[in-house]
Amino acid sequence: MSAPLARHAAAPTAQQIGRAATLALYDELALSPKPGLVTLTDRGSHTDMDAHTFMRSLFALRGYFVRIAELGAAGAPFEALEQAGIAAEARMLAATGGINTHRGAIFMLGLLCASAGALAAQGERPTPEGVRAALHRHWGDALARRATRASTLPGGIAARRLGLRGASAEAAQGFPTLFNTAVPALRAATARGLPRQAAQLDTLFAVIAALDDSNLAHRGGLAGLRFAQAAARGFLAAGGAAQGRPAAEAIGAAFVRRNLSPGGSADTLAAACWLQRLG
Ligand SMILES: CC(C)(COP(=O)(O)OP(=O)(O)OC[C@H]1O[C@@H](n2cnc3c(N)ncnc32)[C@H](O[C@H]2O[C@H](COP(=O)(O)OP(=O)(O)OP(=O)(O)O)[C@@H](O)[C@H]2O)[C@@H]1O)[C@@H](O)C(=O)NCCC(=O)NCCS
Ligand SMILES: Nc1ncnc2[nH]cnc12
Repeated sequence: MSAPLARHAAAPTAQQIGRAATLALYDELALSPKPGLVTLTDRGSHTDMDAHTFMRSLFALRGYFVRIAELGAAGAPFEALEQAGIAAEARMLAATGGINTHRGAIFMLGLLCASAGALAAQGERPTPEGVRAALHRHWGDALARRATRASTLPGGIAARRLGLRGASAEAAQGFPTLFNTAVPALRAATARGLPRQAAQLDTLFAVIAALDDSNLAHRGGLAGLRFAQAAARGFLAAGGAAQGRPAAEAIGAAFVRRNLSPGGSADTLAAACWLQRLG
């Protein structure tokens, strides 16, 4: 599952856009070590899920990412994307026995696949700049309206209470942490010649340092979020992935002691991997 897609000279099909999303979510799952998060061999801060749970979820979601790229290509209104996302969430929960593995990814990567589908329908390739502009052009107003609704999820509630930018607010602002932090970090690490997983790890830490991750806020309060962000900044300042596994593993152990899991950051890394695969 780890080979990058061949570079497409022409705009990708909905099938290729959706398949890249599934592969990017697998990239994120396979990255190891990864603080507090589930990997192929480690449950991080989670007692209710492991790699098998994530693989079942991924399998259940394959068709969704293709479908939402098709909806984007057809110029569907936001309500149609939302219905597809809600149905995908139900399939994820049925596949995992009620465990939330990919709710954030269904939302974020779903919107990004729809944007790439809209671009592809115009014969355009999904560059980060193009995807960002398409998202804003087609669904920006609806996302801004949607972000004013009160969340019923623990992360969204914590984000609102603490005045943070949770998933809905991040989307309404056009995913600034993805486009301003994750994409440049992954590009720079790749250009420096870092091996693929080392580049992804530095990108994940750059995202943790910058994102108001509502999972961290829900599990650890504001103190937990700030602890994770400071640890990520310290990891990068000390040389990042080039320090070797033990430095990342030590931060992982500190996250597990505090029950911290940066699920929103993991989704943002997956979105950057998806853009890289389609690039
Ligand atoms: C729009 C919704 C996604 C809800 O929005 P809301 O603003 O209420 O959401 P949040 O709670 O802030 O975040 C929802 C998930 O998004 C990820 N996330 C967190 N922070 C951010 C952020 N700042 N920016 C972007 N994304 C973020 C995160 O998902 C990941 O973590 C989950 C696993 O973590 P875990 O710790 O296990 O979480 P819990 O379930 O809370 O359990 P415990 O901690 O108690 O064990 C996993 O989902 C990852 O993906 C947040 O969880 C939305 O729900 C919605 O309306 N969906 C339907 C519509 C839709 O999908 N449409 C798509 C096309 S429009
Ligand atoms: N690998 C992972 N572990 C735990 N929560 C996540 N949310 C998204 N990816 C995750």
